[in-house]
Amino acid sequence: MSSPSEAPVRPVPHQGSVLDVVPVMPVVVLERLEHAVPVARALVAGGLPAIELTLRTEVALEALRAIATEVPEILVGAGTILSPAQAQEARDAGARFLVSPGATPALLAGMLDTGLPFLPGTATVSEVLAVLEAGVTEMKFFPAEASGGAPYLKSLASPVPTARFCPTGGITAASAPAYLALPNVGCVGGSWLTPADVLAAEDWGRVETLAREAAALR
Ligand SMILES: O=C(O)C(=O)C[C@H](O)[C@H](O)COP(=O)(O)O
Repeated sequence: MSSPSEAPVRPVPHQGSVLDVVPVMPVVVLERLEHAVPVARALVAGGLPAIELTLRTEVALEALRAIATEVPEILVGAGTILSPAQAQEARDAGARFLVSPGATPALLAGMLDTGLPFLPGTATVSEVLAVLEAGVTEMKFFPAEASGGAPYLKSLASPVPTARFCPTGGITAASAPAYLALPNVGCVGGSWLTPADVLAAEDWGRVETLAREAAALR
């Protein structure tokens, strides 16, 4: 028998595009479960009602569940989805969208199966075309800075106008505006709003300030 904490959380369907909710998608790595709800509340207070919680730590799924249950006003998604099984687990924990650093055929099928909006990861033109062929027009561009940054995405806008991106990886408050000015960028992803030292110090006021500055970027 499953314990109450293992019961699936019913995700609230998200209407519209995940790319158009916030200019900066906070990418968050949580080491401590008790930080989940205060971080989510600080982001909302700063004007960023969305969070991509990476499934990179032991507490990630439980943290996702806590945010989905206790902070319904934030659009909570799961990042670092590497397998179809993780996509299902994230959905059951209450994720309302999924993000993956890559896009294999199995992963695309697994994310489609959840019925949730998702952003598969791409870094080359052929990967972008393969994702478009699967019927998915919104994707992550990862690792953004290392893969050519804003100039690379700008070069894609004319030949591949149907693809829209959330560039992520190495982006800062200083480099974000160049991406946000592009017609094929909906939002950028970044971990700079929730640095590890700020989380360790439980400085939720700092998270709120960083969120407020990011929310003003567009
Ligand atoms: O975990 C994932 O799914 C990833 O693909 C990696 C993250 O998106 C980046 O680590 C965030 O980028 P930074 O802002 O440079 O920290």
